[in-house]
Amino acid sequence: MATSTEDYDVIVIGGGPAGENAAAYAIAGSNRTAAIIEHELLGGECSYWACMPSKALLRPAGVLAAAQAMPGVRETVGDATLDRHAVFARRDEFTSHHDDSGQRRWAASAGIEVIHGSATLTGERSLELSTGGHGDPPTRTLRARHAVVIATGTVASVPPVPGLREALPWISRDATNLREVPERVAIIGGGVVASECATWLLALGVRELTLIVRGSALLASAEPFAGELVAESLRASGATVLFGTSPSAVRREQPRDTGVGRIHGGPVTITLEGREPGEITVDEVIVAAGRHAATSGLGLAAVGLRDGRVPTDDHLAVEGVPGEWLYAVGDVNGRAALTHMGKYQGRVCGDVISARAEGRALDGARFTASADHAQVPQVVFTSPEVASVGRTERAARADGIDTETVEIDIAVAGSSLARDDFAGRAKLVIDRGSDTLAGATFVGTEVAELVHAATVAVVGAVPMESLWHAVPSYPTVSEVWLRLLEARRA
Ligand SMILES: Cc1cc2nc3c(=O)[nH]c(=O)nc-3n(C[C@H](O)[C@H](O)[C@H](O)COP(=O)(O)OP(=O)(O)OC[C@H]3O[C@@H](n4cnc5c(N)ncnc54)[C@H](O)[C@@H]3O)c2cc1C
Ligand SMILES: NC(=O)c1ccc[n+]([C@@H]2O[C@H](COP(=O)([O-])OP(=O)(O)OC[C@H]3O[C@@H](n4cnc5c(N)ncnc54)[C@H](O)[C@@H]3O)[C@@H](O)[C@H]2O)c1
Repeated sequence: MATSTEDYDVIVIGGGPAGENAAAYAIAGSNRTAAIIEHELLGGECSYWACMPSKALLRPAGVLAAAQAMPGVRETVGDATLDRHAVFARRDEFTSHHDDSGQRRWAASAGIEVIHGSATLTGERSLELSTGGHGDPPTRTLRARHAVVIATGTVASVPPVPGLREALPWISRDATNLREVPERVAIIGGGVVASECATWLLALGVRELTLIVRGSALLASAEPFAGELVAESLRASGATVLFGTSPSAVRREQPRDTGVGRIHGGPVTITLEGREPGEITVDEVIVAAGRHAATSGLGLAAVGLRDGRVPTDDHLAVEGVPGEWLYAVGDVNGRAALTHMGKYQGRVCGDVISARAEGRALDGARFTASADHAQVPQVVFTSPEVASVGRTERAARADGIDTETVEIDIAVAGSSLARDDFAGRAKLVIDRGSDTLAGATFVGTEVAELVHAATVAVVGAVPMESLWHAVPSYPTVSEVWLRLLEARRA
C-alpha cells in the first residue's frame, strides 16, 4: 500500500548517463529539488555493463598489438598473450566492482536524491514506486511539480529462435563481465556489439569464434568498407564470419544459471538456416541482436502511450503528451543509442526544464537537440577502429543531398610512424549544394581521436574551402585530412 505522497520539482526514472545529466541540468543553480529513481545501479548500463567494461577489455589488446607491430619493442614482447586475470582486474576497477557509491556521492553533491526502486506512471506528473520491482505493491507515491523524465534505456533482445532462450545464452552483460573464457563461441548478430565482442574474445584467447550474421555485412549502417575491413581483420585473427544465415534452432546440454559471465551449461548446438554443414557446436552462444526500449511496467498506458520506444520532439518532450511535463532522454527515445548522445540529450532536456520552470523562453540553440539529426559521431572500438560522424554516402543520397565523395587509403607520414603495419581508409561525404561536409568515416588503427575534427566541421557547416586552411600538424595521422582535400582537388 502507498504510504505517503512526496513532491519533487523534477523526477527522473532511470539513473543512466542520460538521466543523470537531465537531473543535474534541470536543477543546476536553482533551489529546485530532483529525484532519480533507479532500480539497479546509479550510472546505468554504460558504467557497469556496456561502454566501460567493453572498452577496458579492448584497450590491452590494442596496446599488445601495437607493441608486437613495432620493431624495437616486438623483440622484447615476443609472442606474449594477454594476462587474462590482470585484464579482468582492470575491467573490474573500471566498473567499480559494481559498487555505485561514487556515483551516489556525485548525485548528493549535485543536490539530487537517489531513490531505489521501480517507478510506474499513474497519470499526469504522478508515479508510484515499488522497491521490490514492477508488480510489487507500491510503497510511495511521488508527484513532480515541473517534469518527469523517462531515461530507462534499453535491454538486450533475444530473438524467438526455438531453444535459444532455454539455452540461457550470454547477452552483452555476460560478454563484458566475463569471468571465464569459453573455448568455442558463436555470436548471433553483426552489429556493433557483435563486432567489438568478437575483437576482445579473440584477444582473450577464444579458440574458435563464429559470427552468425543474417545480412551481408558487419556494421551494416556504416560505410561498406568499414564492415569489410573489420570482417577481414576478424578472419585474419581466426574468426569465421558467416553471412546470410540465422539460427533456426538451438539446443544445449544441461543449461545452468551459473551467474553473469560464467559458462551457462554444457555444449550448445546451433542449427543454421540454409548452410552446409547445417550445425555448429560451441561452448557458449552470445546474443548481440539489438536492443529494445526498457518500458515494460512503466505505466505508459496511464499517460496515453504504448510500450516501446518513446518518441520526442527536439526539446525532448514526449510526443502526444500535452502540458510539457513529460520528457524522454537517452536510448529509450530511439534518437541515437549512444552514451554521449544520451548525455547531450540530458543536457538539452535539463536546460529546457529549467527554462520552462523559470518562465524563460527557449531562446537559443542549446534548447534543441539538433545534433541527433545526421550529426551523430560514433567510434566502434574494433581493430581497426571505425570512427564516423554524420551521413554515410548512402544516407546522404537517400536524403536527396547532391552528394560528392572522396575516399582514400590512409597512408601518411604520421600513420606510418605510428605503426609499421598501419592500414586504413577514409572517406568524406560532401554536400555539393552548400559545399560543406555531410559526413566522414575513418577506419584504421587508433583513428578514434580523428573524428572530433570532422564533427566540428559537420556541426559548424565549415565550407570545404575553409578546410584548406585547417593545416594538420606534421607528422600526425591527421594529415589524412590534407590527402583527402588533395584527392578532391585532383
Ligand atoms: C556492450 C555495449 C557496449 C557499448 N559501448 C558503447 C560505447 O563505447 N560508447 C557509446 O557511446 N555507447 C556504447 N553503448 C551504448 C550505451 O551503453 C547506451 O547508449 C547508454 O548506456 C544509454 O544510456 P541511458 O542513460 O539512455 O540508459 P542506460 O544506461 O541503459 O540506463 C538506464 C537506467 O535506467 C534504469 N531503469 C530502467 N527501468 C527502470 C525503472 N522502471 N525504474 C527505475 N530504473 C529503471 C536501469 O537500471 C538503468 O540504470 C554500448 C552498449 C552496449 C550494450
Ligand atoms: N562503440 C559504440 O559506440 C557501441 C558499442 C556497442 C554498442 N553500441 C550501441 O548499442 C546498441 C546495440 O548494439 P547491437 O550491436 O546490439 O545492435 P545493432 O542494431 O548494432 O546490431 C544488431 C545486429 O543483430 C542482427 N539481428 C537482429 N535481429 C536478429 C535476429 N532475429 N536474428 C539474427 N540476427 C539479428 C542485426 O542484423 C544486426 O547485425 C547500438 O545502438 C549500438 O550503437 C555502441
